[in-house]
Amino acid sequence: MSTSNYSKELETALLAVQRATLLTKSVYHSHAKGTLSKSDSSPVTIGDFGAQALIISSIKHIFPEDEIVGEEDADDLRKDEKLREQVWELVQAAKLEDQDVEAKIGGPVKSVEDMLSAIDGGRSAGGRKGRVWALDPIDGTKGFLRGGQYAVCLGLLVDGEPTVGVIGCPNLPVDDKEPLTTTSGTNADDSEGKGVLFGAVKGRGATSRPLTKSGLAPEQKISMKPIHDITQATFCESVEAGHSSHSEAAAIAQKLGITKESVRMDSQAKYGSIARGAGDLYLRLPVSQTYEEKIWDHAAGVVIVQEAGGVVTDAAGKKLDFGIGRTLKENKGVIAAPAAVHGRVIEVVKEVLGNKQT
Ligand SMILES: Nc1ncnc2c1ncn2[C@@H]1O[C@H](COP(=O)(O)OS(=O)(=O)O)[C@@H](OP(=O)(O)O)[C@H]1O
Ligand SMILES: [Mg+2]
Ligand SMILES: [Mg+2]
Ligand SMILES: [Mg+2]
Repeated sequence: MSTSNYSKELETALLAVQRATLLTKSVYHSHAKGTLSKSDSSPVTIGDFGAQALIISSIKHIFPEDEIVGEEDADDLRKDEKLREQVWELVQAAKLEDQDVEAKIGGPVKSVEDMLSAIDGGRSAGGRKGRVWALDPIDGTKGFLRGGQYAVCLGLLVDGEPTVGVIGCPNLPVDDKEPLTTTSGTNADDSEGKGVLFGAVKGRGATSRPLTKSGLAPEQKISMKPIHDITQATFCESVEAGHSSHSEAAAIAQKLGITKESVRMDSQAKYGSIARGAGDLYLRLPVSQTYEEKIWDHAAGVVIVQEAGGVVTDAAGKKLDFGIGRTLKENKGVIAAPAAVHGRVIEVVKEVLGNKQT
């Protein structure tokens, strides 16, 4: 077991994610997002490919021995020259303003071939042993396309345990205390006062800071809001009813006595939002018996919520197992809540899901 405090890993991840958000923001504001449909019919854009290239290239530069599980691969870009050129332009343009800071994460990607091999560097099968990064270059691609919330997410698993987590949310407010409202997921332009970078290391707490175009802004500690009365809680869920059951979440909320309408938002912005106390609970209720949650959709968020005083389990109350491979195949659903109320929420989830969970 390493005695590292993971400060180098955290700094690298924060800067690499910050740089990638410069790229995703430029795509967010352009009309041509170069959208393709993947084999599971979910969308991917030039922003997803570009952000994956930048982040993996940084990790490979600083930690060449580490494994990386990234959502995307370069197959489509190798086949399509026009798309490849579009991504290459974006990757070249996305630079942190201060050259010394840029150099800390390996400087620019040097060639088209380096870009493609960086993207393909995310093909690791994952597993229980050693250091594995889990990367979602754009989480909430559908939100990204519709002008909602999205996030650039990077987690480090050490022997299967989520240990470092970083999430960049260009469209969330900088102010940790700005409470979520039902429009937080849709009212999402990245204007002045928006853009936050969350970070956490296991055992060392969680922080937020404004996203910048260069070096890291000063951080502040974040923590979940203590819940004195669960009926007053705000819960978040997916926008897509195909990703999380809205009707079961509503039934759970009702049984808990929650009266506020849910906040629907795409991506791990949900984890960041509850970790900073802008919301309270994240409910993700499985809609399909066969879908396996991906490790890159949760690794970073789990560290950030746990370090902010929360507990994250699946819908049956079981710990999420990140050590099996690219998916959480032993888990169904995700429930994140402050430690003091997580047990109560799981009781109610079990009542509502009943024998569906066995
Ligand atoms: N069937 C099904 N069930 C559960 N989850 C699924 C499913 N299909 C896809 N996905 C993953 O959901 C990721 C985004 O989900 P979110 O809940 O964060 O956002 S939202 O559903 O778009 O509102 C999304 O991440 P990205 O692909 O990075 O956007 C997917 O990995
Ligand atoms: Mg995702
Ligand atoms: Mg993604
Ligand atoms: Mg995707």
